[in-house]
Amino acid sequence: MANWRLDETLTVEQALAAFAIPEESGGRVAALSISLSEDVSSIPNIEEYLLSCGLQRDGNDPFKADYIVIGGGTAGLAVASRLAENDPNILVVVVEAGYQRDNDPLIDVPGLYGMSVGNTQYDWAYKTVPQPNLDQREISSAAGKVLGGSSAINYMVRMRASSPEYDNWAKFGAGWDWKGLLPYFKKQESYQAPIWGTPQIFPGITKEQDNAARQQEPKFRGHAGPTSSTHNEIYTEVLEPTIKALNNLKIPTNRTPGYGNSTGIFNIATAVNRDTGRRSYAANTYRKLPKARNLIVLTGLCATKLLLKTESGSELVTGVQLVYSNPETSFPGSSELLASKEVILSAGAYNTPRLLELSGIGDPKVLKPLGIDAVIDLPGVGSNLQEHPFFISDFTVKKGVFTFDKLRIDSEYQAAQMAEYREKGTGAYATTVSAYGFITLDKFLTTAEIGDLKKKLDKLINEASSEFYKQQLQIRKDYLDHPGVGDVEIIMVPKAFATQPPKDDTSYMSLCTCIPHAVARGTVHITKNDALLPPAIDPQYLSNEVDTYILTKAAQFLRTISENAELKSYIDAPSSPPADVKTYEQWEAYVRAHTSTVQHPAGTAAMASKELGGVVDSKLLVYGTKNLRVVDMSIVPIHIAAHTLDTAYAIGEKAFAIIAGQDNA
Ligand SMILES: Cc1cc2nc3c(=O)[nH]c(=O)nc-3n(C[C@H](O)[C@H](O)[C@H](O)COP(=O)(O)OP(=O)(O)OC[C@H]3O[C@@H](n4cnc5c(N)ncnc54)[C@H](O)[C@@H]3O)c2cc1C
Repeated sequence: MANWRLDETLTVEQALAAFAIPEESGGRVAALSISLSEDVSSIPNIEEYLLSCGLQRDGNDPFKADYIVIGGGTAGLAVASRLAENDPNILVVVVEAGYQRDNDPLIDVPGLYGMSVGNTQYDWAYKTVPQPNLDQREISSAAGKVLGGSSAINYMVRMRASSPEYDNWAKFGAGWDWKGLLPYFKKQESYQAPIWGTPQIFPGITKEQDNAARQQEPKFRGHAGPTSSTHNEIYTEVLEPTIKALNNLKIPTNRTPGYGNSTGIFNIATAVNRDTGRRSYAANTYRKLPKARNLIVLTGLCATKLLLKTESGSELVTGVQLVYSNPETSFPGSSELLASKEVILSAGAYNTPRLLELSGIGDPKVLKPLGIDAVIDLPGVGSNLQEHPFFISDFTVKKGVFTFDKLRIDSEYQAAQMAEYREKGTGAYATTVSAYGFITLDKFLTTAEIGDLKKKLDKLINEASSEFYKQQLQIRKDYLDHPGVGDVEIIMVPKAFATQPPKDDTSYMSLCTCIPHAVARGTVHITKNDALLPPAIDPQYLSNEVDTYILTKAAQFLRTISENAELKSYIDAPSSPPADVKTYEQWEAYVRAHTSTVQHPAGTAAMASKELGGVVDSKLLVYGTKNLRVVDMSIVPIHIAAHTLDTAYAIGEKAFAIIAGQDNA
């Protein structure tokens, strides 16, 4: 699959040179600023490194903090910064395996999105185990390994799911419904609405609808949060006809996807600060919040084990074991960091279960064969993995139609866009993808087909291997009758995306689809008692008839969209899949050969009762522990029809409120 990149003409070296960003001057008072250079050659060992980062200790005593947050990613920096901001008298220490990369074009320049993905200086760059139902392919599974986590490498679109989807979370954890999360969606963002009279307002929206949206805005959107939520400023020539084609196909434009109903097609918000033109992510927003010097961020350090002590029948997590995470310049040995209050595990949906298992928290059937004693018997750890399978189709467009392939085809345009970005922070390089939508199955399946899917779901419900899965399947089935919950995602990417290599002098557009409520449940488990080995990730993509049928028919529907009268005159021909892929069987084979992921893993340390197989309770405390919380996408009990950045921030914000006793839900 192609990278998610606006411009694929640049090598990493060229991009770094073309967009070298000067140091920001001024700005907000920084938290205790650590020198986070990767050059540690003059530092002899890990303990000296910790001292150089600002940690203190008495003599040879262990280093201590009040709160340790493992993972300086999306949710981790949100919860850590809020804790430090709230109480200047406590010390919060974040341990992040990646490095801080301020002013790095591969992160900061929106138009270079995707360029850091797969690069191990930014990304854990995992792969799944071979997927039997995807022609035995190993699917690239990205996860940010850099300060800011996945918010530093993602594609910068921001959204929330529909309210019933969060309301269903509350069936597994009290207070985690739409009402209980909305304050935290608002608290994280500084939102700027699309401007009437510009292409930011997509076709299909009336002035009255726009006015109504503005009046309702204070109820649903935040305007004083740390992270920017804005809209693109330039749009290509295929945008308008695509939206009109979707409207023709009874998919309305939605002006207010953040207000509790995210169905329809919409101009998605972006995590771009329009004043600077740069990516707005956890490391250049949340990390800078605390005014007191009580937040220490350690980078390049990998947490390898939680330190546990049994105390009156449950486990007290006393701290964490750390190693320097760069194998090439590795310091010898490890060090311990102790926590007087809590350890917060925020290492993401792949690495959180990994660290729990390495620490003896998990399923004895997984741990025992690896020689690890299950200190806490929690079979839910690393199970319930849910992902968003993703399929892309490409079309060549007629000569002269403007898409972002112009950056590849027209070197003068490319140079002008680079110059504009360097000078003003605007233009194509300040742009990400705009047109996203979630649709119900009745837009492309008959009532009989949906009825058949319901029967298949009933069968799965009857055969479900656990009560937790059975309840999730029932929710999934109920979504089929809910007009306000999307079953399938549609994305329009205005450039070549699946066709590799794209033809010279040819412009493309891509239509993509994803199934957000896949029935498949996978696993992520360690395979050895070795903290530096990647886990085995097995999402079980398309392992059942329901997911396969929906994704295949959704993929076929992409071609129907391209053939709609509104769009047809812009399109030259299907490119991937080619026009001779026609029958259901051909489509299914093509889908199996090309499906990948949108990179939204969730659910691997799920919030649910212990009896159901949950790992954390509604306060995010790990069962069997007094003071270990999980705060990241792992806690999601059942997946949502949304890109997950805003939800991860909301999890971080709500976790802080819970810990500080400020959560009123
Ligand atoms: C390539 C990509 C594109 C995406 N695009 C979008 C998008 O456009 N819009 C959207 O809404 N969502 C998108 N997502 C999803 C979204 O970004 C994530 O769901 C979300 O950021 C996850 O947040 P998190 O806090 O759970 O984990 P993360 O942000 O990944 O944070 C986990 C952190 O823990 C660190 N860590 C892990 N293990 C250890 C350890 N042992 N010791 C120390 N540190 C450790 C990691 O290095 C990382 O920094 C994308 C994700 C990816 C990977």
